[in-house]
Amino acid sequence: MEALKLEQVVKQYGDKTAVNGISLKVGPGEIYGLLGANGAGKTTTMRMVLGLIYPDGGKILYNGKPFSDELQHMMGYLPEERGLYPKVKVSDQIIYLARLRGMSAGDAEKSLRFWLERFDVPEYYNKKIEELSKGNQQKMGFIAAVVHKPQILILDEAFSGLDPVNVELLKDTVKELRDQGTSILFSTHRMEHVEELCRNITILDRSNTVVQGDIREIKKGYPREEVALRTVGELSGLDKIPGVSAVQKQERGYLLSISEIGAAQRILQHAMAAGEVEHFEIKEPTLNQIFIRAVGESNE
Ligand SMILES: Nc1ncnc2c1ncn2[C@@H]1O[C@H](COP(=O)(O)OP(=O)(O)OP(=O)(O)O)[C@@H](O)[C@H]1O
Repeated sequence: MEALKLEQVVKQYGDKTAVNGISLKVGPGEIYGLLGANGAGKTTTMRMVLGLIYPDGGKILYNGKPFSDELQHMMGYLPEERGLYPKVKVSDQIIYLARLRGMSAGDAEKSLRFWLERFDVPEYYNKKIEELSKGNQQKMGFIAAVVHKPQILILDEAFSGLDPVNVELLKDTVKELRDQGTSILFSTHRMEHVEELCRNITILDRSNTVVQGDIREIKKGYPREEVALRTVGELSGLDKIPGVSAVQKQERGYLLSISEIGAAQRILQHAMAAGEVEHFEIKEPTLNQIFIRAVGESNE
């Protein structure tokens, strides 16, 4: 059974429909990508899942059951805007939050110390949030979201403000939580993170679902429009090949835009006739390209 299931969920603010009938399922141990342009309805959807606001239509089920207050104990949330109080000590507020979600004081302290060690910052226990850098505040926000071992974790732009080393650390942590069975609803504008972490995604645009499903399947539904090519030595005449609409010279090799798939064969033949081919690849569309195309198309 799905850990989390949304069926035709709607949210209205007066005349404005913020979320227009979203349906999705997140399995146990799955990271699900919720994507969309600014104002598309992601945060509103997350807040409904958390029970912070109520849907005006549709259903949200948690392990097959409707929302109840006890469910808050099994959910964790890292909001996009920092949610911790700047003037309060890390330990005071994270232990307080963990206790609100049903942990004993002893377990909460143990769990917090575990996470501070895991992130290599045990000394933050006694620091106020405002004393930490933006990236380290984000890490404390992450700990606040996971300290009580939630089964459903909601991460809104979890990696914002982090340097590349810390992005890797948090990514690894998210994967570990997934492997331990946590269901994760993950929102970001960074498509490369989605490609790495998520199997299934929903792309929202202006409150509507415009793309949904398994990323690999979604990619199959889009035409392949680029060829990467590298040869020993320079090549000429690539732009004259029928079906080639643009040629970009890159640091190493060429990136060609094609208007039909048959052009790929002609490119390969042309390159082989001219010399040794080191690399030839008909490229899949990236999620970034799919996002821009889907959101762009629905705006036309
Ligand atoms: N409390 C509210 N009252 C009125 N309108 C709201 C409220 N909260 C959100 N909205 C509107 O609902 C729509 C969806 O907003 P939401 O914050 O869910 O978008 P988002 O996808 O999270 O955007 P972003 O990527 O910019 O964070 C927007 O048009 C927003 O202005």
